[in-house]
Amino acid sequence: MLKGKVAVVTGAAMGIGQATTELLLQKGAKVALLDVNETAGNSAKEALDEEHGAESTLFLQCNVESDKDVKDAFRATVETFGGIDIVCNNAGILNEDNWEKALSTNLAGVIRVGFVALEHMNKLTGGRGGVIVNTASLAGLMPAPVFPVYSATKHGVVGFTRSMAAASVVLGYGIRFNALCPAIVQTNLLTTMEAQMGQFSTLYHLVEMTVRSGVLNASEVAEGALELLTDETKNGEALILKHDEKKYMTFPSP
Ligand SMILES: NC(=O)C1=CN([C@@H]2O[C@H](COP(=O)(O)OP(=O)(O)OC[C@H]3O[C@@H](n4cnc5c(N)ncnc54)[C@H](O)[C@@H]3O)[C@@H](O)[C@H]2O)C=CC1
Ligand SMILES: CCCCCC(=O)/C=C/C=C\C/C=C\C/C=C\CCCC(=O)O
Repeated sequence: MLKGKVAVVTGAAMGIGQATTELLLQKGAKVALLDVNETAGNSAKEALDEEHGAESTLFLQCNVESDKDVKDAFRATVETFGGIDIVCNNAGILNEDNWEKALSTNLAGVIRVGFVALEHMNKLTGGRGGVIVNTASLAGLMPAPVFPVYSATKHGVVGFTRSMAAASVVLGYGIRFNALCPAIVQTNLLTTMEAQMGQFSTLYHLVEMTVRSGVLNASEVAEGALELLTDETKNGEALILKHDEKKYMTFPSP
């Protein structure tokens, strides 16, 4: 399905990014894994190499907070694989104490990666076009009293995604932009959640209540990403994923 396509996945060393990388490889894409965690990134690549061959992947240490890291990683991906068709803009953190870092990673990081991707993929400037999926969250579509800063960053990701999708249509970039909005997923983020909730950790019982009713696993989220990547009718969409439901967000018109 994705034979001949080249993908970049940020936050690819663990969790949803790792599961998405695995699925893209199964579908025949070549994948550049970008992650700030070099040890975890190298292990993820090593594990994938056994099944998919070392030439199908590239691990690049990259902090999405750094312009230089992101530009260097995209350049290296193009040099190795010849172009870029798909970007999964997935790296994200929960950190209600250090809210500037949460903003810098989750929102500025997504914008930074999006703009560098645009330089390489924009059909108007010699790129091949393609599709970008930004990982937001269900907390980007509804209030989340348990982590207000995280929720604000993810609302920003949804707004940026929808606006870039509209810009792409008007300006003719040849790139689709969609947002993935999962509810709680069983990953490292979840296991460290209480500690990262800062002053809102007194509300952790609300998270526990939500978790008891069911959580997604990372592979289910990867399948959602694949739908947004491959369905060419989808642009400017927010796909909501819950453990027992999948639906597209209906936004009010102004
Ligand atoms: N786990 C959950 O319940 C949900 C997570 N999400 C979002 O999904 C995305 C992935 O989260 P998970 O897989 O759960 O987390 P995770 O903690 O398992 O994996 C995140 C990966 O991103 C990397 N990363 C963190 N900061 C980075 C940076 N500055 N530059 C590059 N890489 C960086 C980490 O090293 C790690 O490999 C995030 O954007 C998160 O907000 C959305 C909805 C639910
Ligand atoms: C570690 C970060 C995990 C992020 C989880 C996420 O992105 C998904 C959020 C899903 C749902 C929305 C947020 C909160 C759910 C928890 C408690 C709900 C509180 C009660 C309420 O007001 O609805």
